[in-house]
Amino acid sequence: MSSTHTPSAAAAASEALAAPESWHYPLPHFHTRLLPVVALSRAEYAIPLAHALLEGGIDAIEITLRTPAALASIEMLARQVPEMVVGAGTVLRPADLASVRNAGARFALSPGCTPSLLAAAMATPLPFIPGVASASEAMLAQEAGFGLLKCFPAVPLGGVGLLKAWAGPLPELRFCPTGGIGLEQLGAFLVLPNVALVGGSWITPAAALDLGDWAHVTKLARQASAVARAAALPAFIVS
Ligand SMILES: O=C[C@H](O)COP(=O)(O)O
Ligand SMILES: CC(=O)C(=O)O
Repeated sequence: MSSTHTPSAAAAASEALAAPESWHYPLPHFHTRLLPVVALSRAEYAIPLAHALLEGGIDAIEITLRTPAALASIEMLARQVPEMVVGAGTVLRPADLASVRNAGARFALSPGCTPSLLAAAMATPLPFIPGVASASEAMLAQEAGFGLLKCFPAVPLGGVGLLKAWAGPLPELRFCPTGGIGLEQLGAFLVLPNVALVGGSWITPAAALDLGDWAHVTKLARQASAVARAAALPAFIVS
């Protein structure tokens, strides 16, 4: 299995993903600041998909709890492809946290946050990234003890401009913008100092998953990894 990680990109990822002491549980280490978001219709797709992403330089994945195959997919990845850091998305209810942790998820995300979900996540030894769509929600999540938040749906909410605006009054918070992002906007998000990682489904399009077109997934992953590596370079080299 080849890898396209470079020391500078890996160092930038470590720095961006390192948790300040105020954070909940730190994320497990992964090399790229990219999080493909996937709704898998069949658990047996999980393994070839993970290998396709790894081949393209991406070693983290969000399996959403939107399909009946989700928990089995997480379990298979955790057991059979340990080099892929598997996270669980669309965690909506407190009980989901225990289910995904038992299945082997190494972190969890939600499109939003409720008081009961935040309290349950705080009591669960699993890194959790609650979703927020406003400064008030971000403040509530921060008050509850979470420092890395999913900004969802990022582009409809205001995208890069919104995250720049939040950086002033909410300087301690870091975000994983997700929703509406594609390769074209990726670099603009990754260079923001309050963006730790970027999520999205553009790297794993449903059509490619349905066809089992893993070569296409690897190609999209390579393109995104290249942008992430460039975003890790000093600004004077990038511009
Ligand atoms: O449901 C949305 C997913 O979180 C990812 O959003 P996206 O498909 O716009 O990349
Ligand atoms: C919105 C998203 O990616 C999630 O369902 O967690």
